[in-house]
Amino acid sequence: MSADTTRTDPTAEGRELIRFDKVTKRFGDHVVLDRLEFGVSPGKHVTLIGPSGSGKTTILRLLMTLIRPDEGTITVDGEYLTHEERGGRLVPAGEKHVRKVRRKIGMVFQQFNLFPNMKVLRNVTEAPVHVLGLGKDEAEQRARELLEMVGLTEHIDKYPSQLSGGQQQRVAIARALAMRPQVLLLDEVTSALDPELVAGVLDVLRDIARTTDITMLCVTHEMSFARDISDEVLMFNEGRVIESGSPEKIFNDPDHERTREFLGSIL
Ligand SMILES: Nc1ncnc2c1ncn2[C@@H]1O[C@H](COP(=O)(O)OP(=O)(O)OP(=O)(O)O)[C@@H](O)[C@H]1O
Repeated sequence: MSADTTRTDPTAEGRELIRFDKVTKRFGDHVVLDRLEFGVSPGKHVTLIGPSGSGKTTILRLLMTLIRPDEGTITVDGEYLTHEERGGRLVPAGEKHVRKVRRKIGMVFQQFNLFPNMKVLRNVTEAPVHVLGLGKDEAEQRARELLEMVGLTEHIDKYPSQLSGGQQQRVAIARALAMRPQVLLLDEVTSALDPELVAGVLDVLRDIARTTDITMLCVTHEMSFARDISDEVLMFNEGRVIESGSPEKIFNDPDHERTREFLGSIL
């Protein structure tokens, strides 16, 4: 891992909440992200679109520190995720630093990943109590509010196996928000659902986008959802952003031939 310490300081005032600075990620000889540059401003909802294999999920996995970049830096809320400063130099981040910065990020995955042996309420309170150190009463009150927001008040005493896939995914959304992240990452959150359950989950996310100030970074193939919630859409191709703009611009009048081809193949 290397970092170019001569460039503009991404930890300065007026910063973006997320910044990828010349990030390269390879798997063997395959360059999946190629000196990728992009940023997300606080409170904005940004959607990543692009062909299968273009590197969208890799970006979210880098932010969750499930993988590390080969080159470049990632900054979250003005703090390096990939590096830390020691003795005036940037060095690869240690586990403790990574855990601290990663706490600003919540993620909802395709598979809901709930704790099967815990009831719904406990699924949502577990991490706030054990990771954030919140009192049980406070965590439960917050969990009840979130479960009401995602429409699951009457299911809080059930186990995940007693819920539909759509309901389980709504628990996963409440669980991610319970950690009070500054950024919510959404990775194709409806792709494992039966078609009739998709709309309910997307409606919950539309509500969250409309009524909270959380920053969202979203990978989806649901283009009408992307149109509804996005402030900005980034079109990926071969590990780079080839075009970005408002949903109106990208979906109605893209500049890039590759974007037109991609949208033509899925719309
Ligand atoms: N752990 C890994 N080892 C090797 N190759 C990987 C690994 N993870 C991802 N890749 C490769 O990296 C490329 C980008 O994958 P990624 O999942 O980021 O694409 P994507 O744009 O999210 O695609 P999709 O829309 O199909 O989910 C793919 O070619 C994939 O095969």
